[in-house]
Amino acid sequence: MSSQSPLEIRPHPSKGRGLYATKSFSPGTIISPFTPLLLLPTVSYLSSVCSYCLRPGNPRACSRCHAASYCGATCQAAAWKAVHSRECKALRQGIKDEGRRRQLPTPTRALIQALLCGEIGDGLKDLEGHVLEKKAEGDEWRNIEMMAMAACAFSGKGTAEELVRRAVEMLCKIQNNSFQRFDTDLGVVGLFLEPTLAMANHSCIPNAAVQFIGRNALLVAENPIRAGDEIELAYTFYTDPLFKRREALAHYKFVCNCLRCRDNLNVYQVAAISPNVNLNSQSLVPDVSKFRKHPAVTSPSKQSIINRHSETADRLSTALATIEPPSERRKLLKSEYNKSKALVEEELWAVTPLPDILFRISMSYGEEENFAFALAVACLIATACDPYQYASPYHPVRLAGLFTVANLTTHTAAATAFLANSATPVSKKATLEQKVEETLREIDQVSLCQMLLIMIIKYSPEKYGAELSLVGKAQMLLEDIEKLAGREKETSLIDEWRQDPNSEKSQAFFEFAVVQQVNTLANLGRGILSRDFDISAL
Ligand SMILES: C[S@@+](CC[C@H](N)C(=O)[O-])C[C@H]1O[C@@H](n2cnc3c(N)ncnc32)[C@H](O)[C@@H]1O
Repeated sequence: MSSQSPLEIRPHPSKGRGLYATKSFSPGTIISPFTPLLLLPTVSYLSSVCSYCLRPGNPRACSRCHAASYCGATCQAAAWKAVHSRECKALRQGIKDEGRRRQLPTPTRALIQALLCGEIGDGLKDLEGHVLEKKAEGDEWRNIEMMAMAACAFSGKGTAEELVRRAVEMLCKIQNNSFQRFDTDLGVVGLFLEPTLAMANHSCIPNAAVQFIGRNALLVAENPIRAGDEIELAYTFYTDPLFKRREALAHYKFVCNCLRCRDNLNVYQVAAISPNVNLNSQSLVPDVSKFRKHPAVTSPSKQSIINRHSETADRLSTALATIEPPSERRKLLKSEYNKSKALVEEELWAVTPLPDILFRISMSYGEEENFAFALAVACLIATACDPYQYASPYHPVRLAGLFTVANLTTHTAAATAFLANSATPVSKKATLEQKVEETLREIDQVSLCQMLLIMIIKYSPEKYGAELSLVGKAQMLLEDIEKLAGREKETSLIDEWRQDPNSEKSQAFFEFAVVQQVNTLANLGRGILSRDFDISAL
């Protein structure tokens, strides 16, 4: 790397090499962008994301191999030049059966590229693959050998012993150094590998994170980073309990020895010690003492509930997203919600898998076009799950949560305006539906939406902001709102808050227009869950 580089690779006393900052970075800033050495869609997204830029859409398949699809001529031409001219030929020659060709596992396809493109093979040379450790493991090793043999055959280079040995080595390196290429709407859509970024070691309390924009990755500071600090990323799902993280890290052949693992800290305890907590003064949890003094930080009984639950909880099956019809999905969600009842009763909303269950409940209300209930549950997630799972207000999951709330208010605001004339006062015996309706009537939903969108843009990485799909969507909605007539008073208050968010007046306005309203809706969300999902209450 050049002397101007913000990063340098140095030996680490116990982790091989590590990636170190050469200057300081504040949270939310981009440390460096990275262009991939390897970037491929996973098998299930082969026909729904572009094989070159990995953006979702309706890409057209390569007419020769049908095993790669592109969003347009530019990506197709770039991919052809970079790798596909060689890969395409190999795939066509390697196997005649079109169906099987599409099913090649992603690592095998990545290996084919590495075998055929000298520059990719060279880029992998210095990476750690833990070949010997993997060789000692029966099943995993047999799998690796089979994939390596297949890749050698597909590449048309034959299966001579020496070539297969090299292929096995490359495959181990690909597995040990790739990132899951994440898309905010779709989840994990591909594999990304870049040799410098691959030098970053793991911590369960990372100080940086990777975000993807099209082909590229951005390394973004999560915590304040000083010159000389090691850059650490989470290789696992950050919110997973200890046993799940250990299971995932075993593939990388090390046992994590970070503070979170050593003391088995729960998410609330991690959030409480995060150097990011103070950044929350302009978030949905502006009272930062709520992080430091959350009962789960000090209460042994709450900690033991979390521990007991974490030992048995499994991540919610992804099948849930595809289960039809909606009534079946609702049944399954109900059962999952009740499995986490101990957490609900103690208000431990941020403990896995509760946030995921709530997210799917909110989505299912949205699919039923019950936007008011979807919004109330989304507000609960944005106030009681996301901030404690991710203490940084810059975290992409938090920003996505704000966007969900903002987006749902565009539906509920329209419905509220439509119903405004027919509104009748709500009696003490009002149903939850009536209470939510009444609450929404009292909220300036347009200003709430506008302020949430401004927060999303403010907390997103600046230079590449517009390229991030979330920011692009937020900007479009914001432009629509700014065109609305008759909002001079609100606009002037919001502008004042935007320019000087720390003034007393702005803080009071933010507290009233955003924090209080979102919390009121979140409380209704609690009631909705209890009425519609708690089996004992039915
Ligand atoms: C993606 S590489 C990171 C760069 C690596 N340290 C190197 O020198 O090539 C992943 C490997 O780094 C090591 N590693 C990463 N994080 C670690 C940690 N927290 N503790 C011990 N080893 C770690 C493990 O050997 C792991 O397989």
